[in-house]
Amino acid sequence: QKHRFWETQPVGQFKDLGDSSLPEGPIEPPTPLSDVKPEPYGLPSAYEWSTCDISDPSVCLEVYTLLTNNYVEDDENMFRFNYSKEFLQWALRPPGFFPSWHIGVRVKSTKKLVAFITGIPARLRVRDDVVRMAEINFLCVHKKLRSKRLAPVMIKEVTRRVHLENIWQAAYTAGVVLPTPIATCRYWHRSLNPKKLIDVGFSRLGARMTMSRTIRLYKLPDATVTPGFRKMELRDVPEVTRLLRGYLARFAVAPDFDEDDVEHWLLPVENVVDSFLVESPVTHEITDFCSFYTLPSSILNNPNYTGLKAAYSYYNVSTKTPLLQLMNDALIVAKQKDYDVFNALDVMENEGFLKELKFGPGDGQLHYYLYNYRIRNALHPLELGLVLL
Ligand SMILES: COc1cccc(CC(=N)NC(=O)c2cccnc2OC2CCNCC2)c1
Repeated sequence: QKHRFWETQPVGQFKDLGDSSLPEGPIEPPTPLSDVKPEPYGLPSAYEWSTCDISDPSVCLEVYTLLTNNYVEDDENMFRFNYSKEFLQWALRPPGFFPSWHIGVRVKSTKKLVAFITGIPARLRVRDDVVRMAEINFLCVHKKLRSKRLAPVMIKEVTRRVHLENIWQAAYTAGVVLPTPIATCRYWHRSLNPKKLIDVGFSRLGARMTMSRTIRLYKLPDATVTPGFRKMELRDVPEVTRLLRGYLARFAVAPDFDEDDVEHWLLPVENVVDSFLVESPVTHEITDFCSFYTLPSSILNNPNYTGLKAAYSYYNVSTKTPLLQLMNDALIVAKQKDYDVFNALDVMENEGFLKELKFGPGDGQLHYYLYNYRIRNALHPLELGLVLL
């Protein structure tokens, strides 16, 4: 009863845990395209499907507004993700994207957008297997339409549209436990503006700590310290691709980025994604890379503040500069750009800098999932080389 939808889907089932006879890899074979349901799934009669063209400013505004008012909140319902319109355009239109995978649900009579779900194509490596997948994100049902069981039919519809493009696997994350996580990550926060974070209830003043002592504790230098540390530019794409591919090869699950992917996902876009690299002043070789994306949160019910400016650690590679120093420079840049907090998951080698750089543990977990692909044993977060938006 608890997972009555997910128990019907080709995903790792809890009852299969520990059954080492089940092979790793696809759970179901592809279906002949002629056997994929050609028409959309049925919706309750008051609603209709509506493919959303994110490049249309008025549609993008509708999606932005739906998410701003109805998307994911923290466990204490004090904050809600507030993805910007520019971020949504970036996140949903990578190389090879399918417009039909940006799926809305509208009220037939009013045309009001009341639900949304998206997919984007990605090439993910799972151990030694490079698999074409859909990355599913932004599943959102208007608060007033919850428990109408809209989410299962939206998941089936995006799956149908993904199948029509001959793609049979997917990746997604959730803050809730579903059948069955391939990895469970913890998130950590590094205060950059501790006074505001305490004022809005994101952080609490430590025991035996004064506000001025807390501000001093989190103080950062005004300038980065690594020689050759600079913003990434278009001309760096080939070298950054080589550096990143070499680094991500060490993880069990990671994106199989090519230069077009790196150009889209890692070239700086103001207020969306920031990326920096270390160019050796002597050899001009690119030895290190760090990046973060911008995902503000609305602050619900606070008299003095409406928004939290948050940076989320994205992909980082250190081959010459110690990871601690590289990430501290990322914190310094985020502080320079007036971010309130820098967030990171305990994936890849992040555990090596979290405590040292004064990150505190968050109160929740982020679970990673694969659709129609079995991994025999859940991965430790440090085996995960994948960061979803
Ligand atoms: C501070 O405002 C929040 C507003 C909504 C939810 C949360 C807690 C939370 N659920 N955080 C995360 O999922 C998270 C924490 C650290 C790094 N990435 C994260 O999620 C990313 C990746 C998955 N899609 C959402 C953004 C915090």
